[in-house]
Amino acid sequence: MKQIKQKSRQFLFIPSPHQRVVGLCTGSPGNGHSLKAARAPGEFGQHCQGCWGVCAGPGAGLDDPCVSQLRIFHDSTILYDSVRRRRTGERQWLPEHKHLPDREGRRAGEGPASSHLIVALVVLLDPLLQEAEEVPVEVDEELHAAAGQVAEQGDEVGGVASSSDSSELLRGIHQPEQLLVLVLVALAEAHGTDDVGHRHHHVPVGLKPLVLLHDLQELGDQVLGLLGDVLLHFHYISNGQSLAFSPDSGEVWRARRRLAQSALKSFSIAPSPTSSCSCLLEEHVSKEAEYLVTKFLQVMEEHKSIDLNQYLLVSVANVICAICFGKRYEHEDQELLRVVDLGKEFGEVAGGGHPTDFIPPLRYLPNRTLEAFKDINRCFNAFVQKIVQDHYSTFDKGHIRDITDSLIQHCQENGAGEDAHVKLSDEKIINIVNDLFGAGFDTVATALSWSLMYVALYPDIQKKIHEELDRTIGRERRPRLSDRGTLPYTEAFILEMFRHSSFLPFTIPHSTTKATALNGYYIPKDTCVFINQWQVNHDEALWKEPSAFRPERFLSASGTELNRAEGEKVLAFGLGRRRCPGETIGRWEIFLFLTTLLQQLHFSLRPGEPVDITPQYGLTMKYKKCEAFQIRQRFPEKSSL
Ligand code: HEM
Repeated sequence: MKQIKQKSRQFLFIPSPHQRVVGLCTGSPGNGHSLKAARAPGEFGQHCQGCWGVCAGPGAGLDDPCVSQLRIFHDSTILYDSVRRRRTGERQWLPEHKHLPDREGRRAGEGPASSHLIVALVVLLDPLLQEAEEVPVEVDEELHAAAGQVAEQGDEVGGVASSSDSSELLRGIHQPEQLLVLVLVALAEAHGTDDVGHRHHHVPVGLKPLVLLHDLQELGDQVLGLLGDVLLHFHYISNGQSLAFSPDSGEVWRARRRLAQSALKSFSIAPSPTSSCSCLLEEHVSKEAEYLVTKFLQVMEEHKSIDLNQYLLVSVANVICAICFGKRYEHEDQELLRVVDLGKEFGEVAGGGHPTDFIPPLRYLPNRTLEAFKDINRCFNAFVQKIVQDHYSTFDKGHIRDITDSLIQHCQENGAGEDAHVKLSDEKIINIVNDLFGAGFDTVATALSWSLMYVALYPDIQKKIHEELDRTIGRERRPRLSDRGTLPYTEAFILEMFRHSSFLPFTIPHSTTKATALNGYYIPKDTCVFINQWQVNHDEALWKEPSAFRPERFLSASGTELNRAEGEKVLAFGLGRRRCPGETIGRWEIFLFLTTLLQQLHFSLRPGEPVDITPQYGLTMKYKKCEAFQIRQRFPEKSSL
């Protein structure tokens, strides 16, 4: 068995491309969280992914650090306003957030004093944080004690932190990242007491689940919009025209989403006119998977080891390129490799959060992360727009080649069809392809990357998949999508991969579009809500030994059938009306890539080499670069198709 390095009792910062500290992530979600480990047990709840934002999932009590950090987000707009107003005597600062009174009629600006201090501190420290690098920081007792003092002192200061208060607190702290830990722990500390912030004052503190699974569905269906208007960096995605990252809701969003779904359907699950494959998706994936088999073996032969991820990314990107642009790239193509890299950088920034999201006035200061993020989006848009322009110049309405063509056709027909009454600009229509392309490769490639890591880590599980493939499909033909339903163990393995890795720990940030009450909790309008998928997938009330990797949990007692009800408990594609529209395609791709690779190849890790599978935080979580993979062909000669 390989040694798996695990981090605990650590805080990890999430670096942006410019190494700016933009958020906080607590160790590995899979092995006990540092915040939990670093605190008295039970003090903050047991299940925490530890990212900024609201976490709403069973077991996520309001005393959970996620929720405390949510309050940085939710209250800081108000609190910063309050700090500023006291200084300048002005009243108006930010839009309506502060005007919604809570149930007890309180308005914004009445939050706990400690939060004022924290917000002031964060503002003060921003320049320092710019220079910080990803450094794991041990949070020792001393730092905790200091954090406690910060919280207390904040309350004593009476609401406004002066620079002398801050400099007092800064004494003895040498690293900026230590300081942010201090600030965040302090905030958690402050909220961990019975003073939970004016907005949530009436909410009982305890380990009680905040929202149950079916309620989340209800919440998703009823009130969830997107927080694009608040999360500043979302404005720069697709020139503010993104489907996934824009605040559009209602008819415009619905019409665009329908367009996306119908275009996806037409160019993936529609029959293939030119091959014996059951559909276009099967044709594209089979071709790419077959290419991967050859490529993996060739790289192994030449270098004796391989880092799988780049190859997986390019192959999966090629599938979505085929669907969106009718185009395939070579694995060495520099343009595509740059776009694939952009995807990674995008995930780091978009997933990491940003101080400007917590403290909007920071947007007026020079901001390298934001500039880098704008650049990422500019390059990505330029790549897609060039292809779109080529499509315009060769467009033939009698021969619709791919999703881009079908969207152009929709523009030219002036939005005819089901949503004809909704006026969409050409830009809003065409930019749908950015979303589909952007969302369609990193997610699937990350799922495949985790799958191959798990089979390499658990040889017995890999053996069972191999046996099932040999027994059911044999070696003479390649897997097909129609084999789904005949390979219960393999499908159980995929479900367990989704559950255990929970590589998309949170959904895209949403906000409540109106105040709502859910499960006895009052959630005000404009509250940022994240669905904490990781937590749902690791809830001890839902799963026996959630940290164990065991595909069998998804099989019937006899072990011969998939337990579908159990499978439906896994949360990977979000919930409600903003649920992922690429779910079917994503699941099918993963099944076909994986079965094609595993039918022919055996994956292992170089013996004696430590492998670190601690997830790195981002929009999708990945393990660190691993070059210890070993691949061999399972049977000596490639069987004929
Ligand atoms: C393993 C594969 C995938 C996973 C785990 C995944 C997961 C997700 C999640 C969690 C969301 C956010 C849902 C929410 O905020 O409530 C999402 C949104 C989205 N996904 Fe996926 N996804 C995958 C593959 C795909 C593919 C292949 C496509 C397109 C070809 C796609 C297109 C989208 C789009 C357009 C949205 C935004 C939807 C909206 O805002 O209305 N996804 N996905």
